[in-house]
Amino acid sequence: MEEDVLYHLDLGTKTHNLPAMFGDVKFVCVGGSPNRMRAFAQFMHKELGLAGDGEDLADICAGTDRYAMYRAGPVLSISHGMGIPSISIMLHELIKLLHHAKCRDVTIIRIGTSGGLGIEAGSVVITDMAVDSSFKPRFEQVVLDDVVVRSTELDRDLAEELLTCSKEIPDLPTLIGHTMCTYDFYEGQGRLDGALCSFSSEKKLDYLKRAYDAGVRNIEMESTAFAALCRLCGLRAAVVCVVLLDRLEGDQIRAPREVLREFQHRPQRLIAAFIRKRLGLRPPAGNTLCPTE
Ligand SMILES: O=P(O)(O)O[C@H]1O[C@H](CO)[C@@H](O)[C@H]1O
Ligand SMILES: O=c1cc[nH]c(=O)[nH]1
Repeated sequence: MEEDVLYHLDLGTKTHNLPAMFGDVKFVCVGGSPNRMRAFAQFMHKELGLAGDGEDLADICAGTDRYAMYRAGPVLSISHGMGIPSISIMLHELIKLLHHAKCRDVTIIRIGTSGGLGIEAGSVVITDMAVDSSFKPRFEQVVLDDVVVRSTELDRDLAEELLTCSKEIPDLPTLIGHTMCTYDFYEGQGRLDGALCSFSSEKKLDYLKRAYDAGVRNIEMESTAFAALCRLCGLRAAVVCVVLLDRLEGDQIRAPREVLREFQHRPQRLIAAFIRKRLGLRPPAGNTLCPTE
């Protein structure tokens, strides 16, 4: 293409010098909420010891309110909204952006929230395999009038590296497991607290227990599309999500907001430690506090 307009990011090859803006990016972190991804960029700014307090980081996609994007040194932090269609659009444009910017050796990590299966709220799950609602490691993408099936395997070495990193961080219960990705938060995740209750409590528990037996430890809404797209485009990718509740015990997320905020910060602490380690940096003195959003 003579020109590539990255419409939803409000960036383009003719309007922006993408190699100058992004050519040295080495880590891309993505997550659903714009506020979380701004807070993560501010946190990374401090963790990397960059100049200034990082409080006034500019949204690189400010011209659009579809997604928000922030930079802290070699780390790009981008929101993707909720669900597969939203993350797919962002990833297509992000991957083209990395290509146009001539980025090399990029690691991409989704830092999210999820519902747990048989594990305590606050646990962090590093995904070894993203599976669909039938517990299969596949993502079905409709292309023209075909259903194309794509693999959702993630980088095992990267998952192990992250697990090793987690062991050096206090109060960060972390495990590796399968992550189930659904098209909905309510019926799609076997919840009975949505507007529709189309199955019994027994059927719900039977389904969730079968998921557990298949190796699923948490449930969210983007991992299969994320894994499939990153794999096909040759990006080393990981999914790291905190668990907000144990779905074998209930459907409603009842933890107080401050507790949820601290939970949300856990994947960020792990990824900050991982990035610092990769860059050969020491942790900054006394700075593992949860930033306010
Ligand atoms: O916490 P984030 O990354 O937004 O993701 C999870 O939270 C949303 C549902 O509350 C879904 O998008 C799910 O995947
Ligand atoms: O139960 C949950 C919690 C967060 N995100 C999800 O998709 N499901």
